[in-house]
Amino acid sequence: MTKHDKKPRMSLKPISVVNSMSYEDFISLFGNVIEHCSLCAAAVWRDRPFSDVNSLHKSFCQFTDQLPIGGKEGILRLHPDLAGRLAMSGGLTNESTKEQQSAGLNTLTDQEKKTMHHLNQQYKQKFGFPFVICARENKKEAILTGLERRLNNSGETEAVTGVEEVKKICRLRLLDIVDSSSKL
Ligand SMILES: NC(=O)N[C@H]1NC(=O)NC1=O
Repeated sequence: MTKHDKKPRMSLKPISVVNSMSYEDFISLFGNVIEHCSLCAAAVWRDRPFSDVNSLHKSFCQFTDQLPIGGKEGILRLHPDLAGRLAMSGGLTNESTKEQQSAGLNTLTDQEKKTMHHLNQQYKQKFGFPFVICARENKKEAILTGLERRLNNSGETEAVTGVEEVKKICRLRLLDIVDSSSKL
């Protein structure tokens, strides 16, 4: 392996730099902190200046929380299945790839793959959106039991629960971009 094979880690941005960004740059940097939903970053830009990464995260949360139930479901529909077809074919975003690997979803046994696929299908059939959970905060066993348990909930509970997980994913993605020690 040459030194060029390793992607250099992006340096963490101080909040002052984030606050001075044009909306184009802001969207390009934060456009995927909520998976495939650059609209969220485009909306949150108007809340500048942010006092720190927590206040930036709060703006993303406020945006998602005020969405009607159909909007919340829409956000969930932008998420890939866990250990689904996209993961198998290498078609996930870089962020999702890392997250799914951290939960051990790339090392499922054949039986676990079958169970995951079956439960994901049942979940989507019942609710009309995919099961979403913050993979970096869970291991594969907890994900499988969570999926089975959450299948018993109502659609409205799941839309809200799913968005709470999206907010956790968003926080960890923001912490990969913004220096959490920097304050305004
Ligand atoms: N379906 C689902 O939960 N997907 C996600 N979870 C996560 O942590 N990253 C994802 O892409």
